[in-house]
Amino acid sequence: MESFSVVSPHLTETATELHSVYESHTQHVERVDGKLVCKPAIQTIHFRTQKTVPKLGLMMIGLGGNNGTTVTAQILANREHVRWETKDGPMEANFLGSLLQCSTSSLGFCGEEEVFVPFKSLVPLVDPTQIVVGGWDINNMNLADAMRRAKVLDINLQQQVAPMMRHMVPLPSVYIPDFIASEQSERANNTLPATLSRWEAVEHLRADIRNFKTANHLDKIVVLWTASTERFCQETVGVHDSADNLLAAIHASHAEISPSTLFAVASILEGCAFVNGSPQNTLVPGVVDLATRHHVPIAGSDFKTGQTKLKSVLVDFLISSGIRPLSVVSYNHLGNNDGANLANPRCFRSKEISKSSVCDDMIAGNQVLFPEGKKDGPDHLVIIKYCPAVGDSKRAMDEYYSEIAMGGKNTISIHNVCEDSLLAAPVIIDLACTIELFTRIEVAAAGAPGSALEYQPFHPLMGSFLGFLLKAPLVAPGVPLVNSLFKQRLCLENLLRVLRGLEPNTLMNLERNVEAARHPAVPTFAAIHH
Ligand SMILES: NC(=O)c1ccc[n+]([C@@H]2O[C@H](COP(=O)([O-])OP(=O)(O)OC[C@H]3O[C@@H](n4cnc5c(N)ncnc54)[C@H](O)[C@@H]3O)[C@@H](O)[C@H]2O)c1
Ligand SMILES: O=P([O-])([O-])O[C@@H]1[C@@H](O)[C@H](O)[C@@H](O)[C@H](O)[C@@H]1O
Repeated sequence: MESFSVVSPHLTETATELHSVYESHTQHVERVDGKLVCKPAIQTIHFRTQKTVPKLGLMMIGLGGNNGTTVTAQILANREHVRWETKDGPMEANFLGSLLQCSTSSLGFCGEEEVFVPFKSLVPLVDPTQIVVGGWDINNMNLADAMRRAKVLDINLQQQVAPMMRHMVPLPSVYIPDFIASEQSERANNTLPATLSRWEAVEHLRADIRNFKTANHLDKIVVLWTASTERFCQETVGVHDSADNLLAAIHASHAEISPSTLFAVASILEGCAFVNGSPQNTLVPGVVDLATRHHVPIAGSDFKTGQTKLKSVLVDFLISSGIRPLSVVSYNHLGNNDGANLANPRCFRSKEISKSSVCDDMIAGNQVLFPEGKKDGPDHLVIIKYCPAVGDSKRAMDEYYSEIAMGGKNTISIHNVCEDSLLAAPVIIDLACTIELFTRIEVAAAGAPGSALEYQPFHPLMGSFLGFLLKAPLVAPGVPLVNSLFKQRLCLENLLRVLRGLEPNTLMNLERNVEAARHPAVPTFAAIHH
């Protein structure tokens, strides 16, 4: 597909930076004498984006798991242009399922032709085939054998990438049995000494990060949790509520500081962006406070991959159409180690919370259907069962039962076979590449005429741009949380467009509709049915 340049007064491009200016037009809403009054709110915002793409390392916690091995194999197979025989004929490595790598954005019209460009071409992004992968696991199996254990990828593909993975052995990790299912202890042969204090563990992980960066001549590292789902930690004032209290609690080896929070703290202290791909409450307020202090972006929680991704479309379709969902029942069974871990009630509860929150914004946004908000909302059930027979090929069955016009009912039943790790791997790669971009962006709100611009990084919680990739995105204070999938996609797309000096996509195509109004023409038969 063609490359493009932007010639605009809104964009100044140097060899190393994109400087774009965006005039944000929204409205300010007030209640005056019980009435809503809207007034224009215009703010000029300046963006400064570093164009230089770093040599990026991705250190995954849970490297030896289904997701970790699949991401590693996908990156290597794409880098080496691996092709393999399948029963359906030859297959070649790809990044299908990646928003950045496999979707597009409309630039506008060249005459009558609407021009689309790859999403990834909007701004400079890391090439995922160049990502250097490493990380930790409580199990010491090399990645070639762990990939075989995962039973995710075709064996012919495995045979080609295994030689590139056999030398990769996860680093020993922090293992606190109380936070995950007890059965996981059977894997735990690659753990840091239990005699280490929690602070000594943090320092050990920090050294791991520094060593990985040095050994691979990296410019940056993203640390990403794709290890087993933990139970929620018991958040406590004086322990988890501020950076100083959290650091003090770690020094005191407080029992309610989880392994995932230790990894988040180690990453932030090493200046590395951190992503929580599981549903537990890793990113406690103390972690957010620390990330703010160190200007390090963090993201979470819980990759949005299959059943929940579809739910954030279907519930949006129903509610946006003025149809009232009465019940949303999401059942699935899966047979991988994640499923085994989620059989533990406390770990399942973490997942139930994240999977159950995905309709909240859509319900809150429609008081016509739900005058009392969530209280009026649909019955929402989440059921997950462990069934070894199906392995990573999760079977999701959903029923959407809704009220339609004049007392009618509508039932939508879905049977969705999700190859869980093949859906998660491209999402993980998108999260790594997107949060790396966020480390290169600074923003400034124009002040008084002639005053100097004060550029600063975004708030570390960029979840308002990551809802397409996460089930329960954590957002900066005061920023709305949006789960509706295509609102989230447009939100991220428009951010990247504005960074490049392009206009956000309003989807209205007003100019062309006005032109059509000014010069009404009878469309050709072909045009009607194009
Ligand atoms: N579609 C998806 O696969 C999907 C979607 C959303 C979230 N997730 C979450 O991603 C995580 C990984 O999923 P998976 O299918 O790869 O699971 P998995 O069980 O195959 O892999 C998890 C790995 O983490 C390791 N581990 C456990 N505790 C650890 C610790 N303290 N430090 C380092 N390693 C540790 C385990 O040994 C295992 O190898 C799970 O929490 C799951 O809920 C998965
Ligand atoms: O497909 P999705 O709902 O986004 O996410 C998946 C859940 O459906 C599944 O139950 C769970 O085991 C996986 O870890 C993942 O969370």
